[in-house]
Amino acid sequence: MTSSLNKLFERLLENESIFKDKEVLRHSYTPDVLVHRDAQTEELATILVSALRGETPSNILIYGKTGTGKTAVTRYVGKELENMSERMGVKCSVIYVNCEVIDTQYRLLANLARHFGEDIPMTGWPTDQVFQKFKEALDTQEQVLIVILDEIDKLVKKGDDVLYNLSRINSSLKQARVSIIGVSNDLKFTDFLDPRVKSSLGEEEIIYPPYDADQIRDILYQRAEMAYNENVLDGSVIPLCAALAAQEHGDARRALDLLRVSGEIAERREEKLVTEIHVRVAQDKIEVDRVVEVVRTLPMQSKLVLFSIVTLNISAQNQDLSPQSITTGEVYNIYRKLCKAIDVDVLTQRRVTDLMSELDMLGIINAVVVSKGRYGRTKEISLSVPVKNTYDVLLEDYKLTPLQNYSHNVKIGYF
Ligand SMILES: Nc1ncnc2c1ncn2[C@@H]1O[C@H](COP(=O)(O)OP(=O)(O)OP(=O)(O)O)[C@@H](O)[C@H]1O
Repeated sequence: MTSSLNKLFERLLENESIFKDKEVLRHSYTPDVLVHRDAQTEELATILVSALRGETPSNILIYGKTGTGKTAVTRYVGKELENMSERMGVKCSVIYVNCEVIDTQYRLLANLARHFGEDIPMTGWPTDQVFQKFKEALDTQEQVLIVILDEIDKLVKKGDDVLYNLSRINSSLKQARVSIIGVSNDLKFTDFLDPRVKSSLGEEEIIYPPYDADQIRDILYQRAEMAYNENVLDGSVIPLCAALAAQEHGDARRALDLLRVSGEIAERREEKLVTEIHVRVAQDKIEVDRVVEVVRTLPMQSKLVLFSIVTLNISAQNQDLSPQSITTGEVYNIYRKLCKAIDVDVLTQRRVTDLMSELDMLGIINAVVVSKGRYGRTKEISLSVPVKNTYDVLLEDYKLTPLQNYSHNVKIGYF
């Protein structure tokens, strides 16, 4: 067994990789040159330059859809600012915090305090004490601290106390100064903030527009040159990756994923040229992976609503009917039966309609309001994701497994 595996490894290693350096296509890599983001880079640098003069830069909120370069630009400018401050002998540090990971007031403050050498336990202290420790450690000398709070909306979900405290910290510091840069792809998150925090955080706002297909193409050419060996990409690959990502909303991350996965698929098939075909397969694979991820993490009741819709689609297919004509009433009828079958509380029709709206927002289903003349209006529901994959992922949940054969017994129009 071991020797045959060794032989397999040897054979695979003999094949020269089409990648020169695959790591540069990963999310964690930040390139030194960020094309088509000069305006945003300069705007940020213009605000932060105060730190090099020993003054406090304004707080900044940065908005834009996902994959528009917010994190890349902010980290890049932060790094250059630190380098410059070192050269000038000015004390300035930039701390990057991903609030998706560090998502509580305690963790954030502990993280900041540890940066200045404080030994804070993982849990247990009162938050005020952690805040005090951070302030003392910071205020030992004249310095400017810039805190980048990426995905700041995730932090706000757990209350805005920490932002309130941080945005007022300068009034209780003697020597040090703190500025906050909040980064978010949720334009509305400030609606939930205390008005004082909102106005303090949003002293400056920078909006990142989505990239168009030409801009994404330039980003991909820059990265492909570092990532792939010469002459392994067919001429149509980058324009197609760019066009597909631009259709979505100009997401550079998505485009880079497409470019990487296309190469991985070609390599796995032991082919030496990446072509349009690999891009199409990569597009499907990424979409399926996305759906799997979203569906897996849905709450139980949403899974049941989705299972009802999937079931109706499967039975419509079995009866050669168009699955387009599924109505909210039909979904609710099936949903009720499913709940009873596995002994789960039945929600009201209104609540189920809300859950369907959420699934619509996640891009899993598509609900269109149609008029039924004198019978009023209803919503017609269609699935926006592959039926089979969704069905399989839903059944992975052990609570839904007993429903395995349910879809075969359902007949449309029988309710
Ligand atoms: N102008 C650019 N030039 C080169 N690479 C870029 C550019 N803009 C974005 N990228 C790359 O695209 C990927 C996504 O960018 P980034 O993480 O900055 O997006 P974001 O706007 O912060 O997204 P999110 O809101 O989802 O965090 C990263 O790998 C980044 O390096």
